[in-house]
Amino acid sequence: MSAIERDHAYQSFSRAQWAELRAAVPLPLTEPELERLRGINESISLEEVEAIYLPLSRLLNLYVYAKQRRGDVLEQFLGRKPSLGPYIISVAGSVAVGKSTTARILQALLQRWPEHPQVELITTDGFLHPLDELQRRGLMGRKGFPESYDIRRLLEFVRDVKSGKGAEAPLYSHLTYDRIPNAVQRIHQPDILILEGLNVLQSSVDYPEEPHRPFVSDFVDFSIYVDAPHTLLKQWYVDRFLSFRDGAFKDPNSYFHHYAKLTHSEAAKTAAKIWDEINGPNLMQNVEPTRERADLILSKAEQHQIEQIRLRG
Ligand SMILES: Nc1ncnc2c1ncn2[C@@H]1O[C@H](COP(=O)(O)OP(=O)(O)O)[C@@H](O)[C@H]1O
Ligand SMILES: CC(C)(COP(=O)(O)O)[C@@H](O)C(=O)NCCC(=O)O
Repeated sequence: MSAIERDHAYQSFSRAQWAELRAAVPLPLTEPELERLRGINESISLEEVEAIYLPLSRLLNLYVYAKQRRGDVLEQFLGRKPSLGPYIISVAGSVAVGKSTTARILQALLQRWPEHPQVELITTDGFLHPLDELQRRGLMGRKGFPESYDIRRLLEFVRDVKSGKGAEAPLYSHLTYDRIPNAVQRIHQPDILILEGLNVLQSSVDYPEEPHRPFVSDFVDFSIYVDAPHTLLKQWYVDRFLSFRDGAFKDPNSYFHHYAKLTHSEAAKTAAKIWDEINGPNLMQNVEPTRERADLILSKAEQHQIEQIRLRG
C-alpha cells in the first residue's frame, strides 16, 4: 500500500488505499445479504459497499470487540456483572448527505458479525419538537437547528440505553413532516446502537437552554461524519425532493402534497429555496463546524462515491 498521509489528528486514506483493506475482511457478502443491501437503496453501488463499507464494518467490529473485552476485564476486576449497555456508533453530516443510507448499510453489515448480532438504528429526527410546538415557538424555518430538538429527551434516551435500561424513541414521518403520534421505537439492550442525525456531534454550548447537561457524544463510542461539497449536497437535496414529488408528495396525507402539482422546474426552485434558507445555513452554522470532532470522516464526491477516509489516531 502507498504511504498513508496524516495530519496531526487523522490518518488519511485514498479510496484505493482503503479498498485494499477489503482483502482482510473474513466475511464476504452472501447473495441474500446483497439482496438486502439492494433493498436499502437501489442506487447504491455494490462495488461501493465492498470497497468502502465492508472494510469499515471490519474496523468497527474490531473496535466493538476490544471495548467488550476491556469492559469484561474491568467488571471482573471490580467483581461486578458485565455491563448491558450497547456500543454506540453515531453518524452525523448534512441533510441529504446520505446519513440514513450509511447508517442502514452499516446496520446490515455489522449484524453479520457473530459477536454482535443485534444492531439497532435510531434517527434523531424523532426528537424534533412536534410540528404544533415548532409552530408555537416560531421555529418552522429552523427545523434541524439545535433549538428545534427536544434535546433533553434525546439525552435521557441515550443515557438510559447506555446504562442498559430499556428506552423508547419517538418516531418522525418525512411524509407528514411531523412526529408520529403515539408511535415509538423500543430499544432493549442491543449489542450495538447506531444513532444517526444532524446534531449528534453538537455540544451543550449549541444548546444554551441546557448548558450544564452532559451531551450525546459523552455516550458515543465511535463517531462518523459523512462529508461532501456544498454544491453536491444541494443537488442531492433537490434530486431527493424531485423524486418525492413524483412519489410521496402525491399522497394526500403528505405535508408537501401541494408541491405535487408543481412543474419540474418550479419544484426544483422550491427545493433550492428551502436549501438556501434552512438546510444550507444550518450546515454552515451548526453541522459542518462539528466535523473534526468525529473519529472518522467519510468524504464523498459525485454519485456518493467515497473518495477519502480520515481516521483519528
Ligand atoms: N451511497 C449512496 N449511493 C447512491 N445514492 C445515495 C447514497 N447515499 C444516499 N444516497 C441518496 O442521496 C439522498 C440522500 O440520502 P439520505 O440517506 O436520505 O440522506 P440523509 O439521511 O443524510 O438526509 C437520497 O436520495 C439517497 O437515495
Ligand atoms: C428533519 C430534518 C431536520 C432532518 O433531516 P435528516 O436527518 O433526514 O437529514 C430535515 O429533513 C428537514 O426537515 N429540514 C427542514 C427543511 C426541509 O428540508 O424541509
